[in-house]
Amino acid sequence: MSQNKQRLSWLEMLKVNQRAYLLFYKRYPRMILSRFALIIWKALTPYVGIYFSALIIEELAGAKNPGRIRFLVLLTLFLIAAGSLVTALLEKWKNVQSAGMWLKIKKILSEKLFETDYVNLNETKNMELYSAICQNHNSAGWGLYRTLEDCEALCQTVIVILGGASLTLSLFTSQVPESAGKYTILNNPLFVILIALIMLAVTCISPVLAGKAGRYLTSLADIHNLGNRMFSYYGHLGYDTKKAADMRIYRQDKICEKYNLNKESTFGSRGVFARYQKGPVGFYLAGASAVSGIFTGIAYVFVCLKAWAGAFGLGAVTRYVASITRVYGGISTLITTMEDMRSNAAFLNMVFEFLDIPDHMYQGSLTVEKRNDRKYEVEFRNVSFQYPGSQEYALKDVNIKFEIGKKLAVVGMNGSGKTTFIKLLCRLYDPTEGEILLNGIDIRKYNYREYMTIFSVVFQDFKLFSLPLGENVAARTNYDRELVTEALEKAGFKQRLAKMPHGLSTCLYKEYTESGVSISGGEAQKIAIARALYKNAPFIILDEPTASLDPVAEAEIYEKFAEIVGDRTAIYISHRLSSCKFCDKIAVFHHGTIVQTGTHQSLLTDQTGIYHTLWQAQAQYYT
Ligand SMILES: Nc1ncnc2c1ncn2[C@@H]1O[C@H](COP(=O)(O)OP(=O)(O)OP(=O)(O)O)[C@@H](O)[C@H]1O
Repeated sequence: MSQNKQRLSWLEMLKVNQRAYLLFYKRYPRMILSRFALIIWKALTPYVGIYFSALIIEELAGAKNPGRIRFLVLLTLFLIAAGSLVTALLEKWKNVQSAGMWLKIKKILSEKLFETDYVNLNETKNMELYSAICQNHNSAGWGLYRTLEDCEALCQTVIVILGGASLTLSLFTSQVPESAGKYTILNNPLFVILIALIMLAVTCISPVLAGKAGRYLTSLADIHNLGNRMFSYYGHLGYDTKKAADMRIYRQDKICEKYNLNKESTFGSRGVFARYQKGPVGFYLAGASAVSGIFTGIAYVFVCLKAWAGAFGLGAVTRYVASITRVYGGISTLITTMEDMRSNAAFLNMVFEFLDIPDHMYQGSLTVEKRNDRKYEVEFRNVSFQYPGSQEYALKDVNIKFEIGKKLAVVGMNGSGKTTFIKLLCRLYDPTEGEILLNGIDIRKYNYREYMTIFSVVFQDFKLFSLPLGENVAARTNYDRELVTEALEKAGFKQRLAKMPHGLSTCLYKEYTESGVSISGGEAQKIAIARALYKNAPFIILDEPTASLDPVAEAEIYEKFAEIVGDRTAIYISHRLSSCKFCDKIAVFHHGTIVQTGTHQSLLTDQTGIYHTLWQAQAQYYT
């Protein structure tokens, strides 16, 4: 994650910020409009007060016409009140449009996570990148959010500078009368330029110092992220009920305390942040604010001297001091913002590196034929596969054709390639060599989303969510309650369903609701099977579907297997060979290759075969 420290050129900085801004605009145009309307309005309105209060003071110090003073005061009050009202309305619009900002940003990232090729999620560097992006955002809004703030600050600042400069210009051009004696030096163009340059120099020093302090903090982003991650891990252990028992037995809380509450740790009182604040960061920030005081001093002296010498009246003093201070603030902010945008550009680059991770699964465009007869023929032709980054073949030269509507059992020792075979069939990965054909066409040529619709899979490590039972089964919020109930009953969940306090609306697990129910591993497996049945896809794949079931539930599933599967083509992975007897064909995997195929009886006749060895190993405990 050293990318946090990369510093981009100004041009690269502009490009990447522009891309980020357009990304927001494309997705949330109204939010961008509302935010811009507000900042433009806020940048302009203070000048109303500055301008009219100067007129009032001018009148008080000059003609003192009560009618005119009354008129000016009322007009100023009215304009300020109307301006505040418009500001409030614009604020409201902006707040409504910007609600859930983190969710909006998270959505951009999550969509990539959900859509990206499955293989990309296996790459540690991609996951580290995602984690760093989230950490950067959480620590100081670095990344997409910062772009919004910076671009808006830039726009606001430009308006402030232009507005302030137009009111300030006459400060430098107004002439002191000849009668002012030595003060006429204030009319000398060289003197005026010198003062303007000193002011400009002082203006620039403050943000440069602040920028230096900022750069120190940016350089700590990686340490900050690691500190945050450690804090999130160790700091929340007490809250993690799954670890609570072990923590108590071994008093692991003491070690965690050491990592989390250590004074030397990242955020501790002797940690790196504290040291920087005491040292260079504190020094630069103090310097920046001191310089700002110097500027105000110079501005006051110059403006007052000119007024004293008779270049303008009292009213103009307040106007000039206010406007020149605004110009000063504007230029300071401009420099700080540009610096900030440059620092943020490295974080934005990480966001785009993540969003630009190439996806290959979506290149196919052929429609998967919708067949009512469910006659989908699948063939593995010379398929070999290596996991990304692995030198070993998880599958080697696999050839097999599925018979439509039949039940295929896949068996083999641990690590022989059974699950990998399923993952390739479902296009979670593409073969390294060879091809998989659906109705004679390479599956890579099909539209990916459509292809995925023809499979229902219960993976070994399936996951259910802390959502209502019905939504878990249907995998959507709008579902057919009758069909969900039917699927649950087929999966052997009927009796448990009857005990669910709110039926299908009962929430699984207790994370988010008191009324949620805890379920056992076996019950979870039945729900996962029901989810596969509800999808009603032409292929049903069950990877160790009864591993967590009690013997009665397991027997029930086997008895009803034909009914459960119906006319679908079924693939069934199991280590319990006795349960494969009812399959039409068994494929035996060994070291990533199919070494035997046949029925249970035919395979047993080959006494030198792997199947026989596996069968014997298991059978001895049951005889
Ligand atoms: N994501 C992965 N990255 C790298 N190698 C992997 C990955 N997943 C599995 N493998 C390796 O691929 C080989 C086949 O694994 P696979 O999960 O297909 O075996 P399996 O037959 O399903 O095993 P089991 O019976 O234990 O479930 C194993 O050597 C495994 O270590």
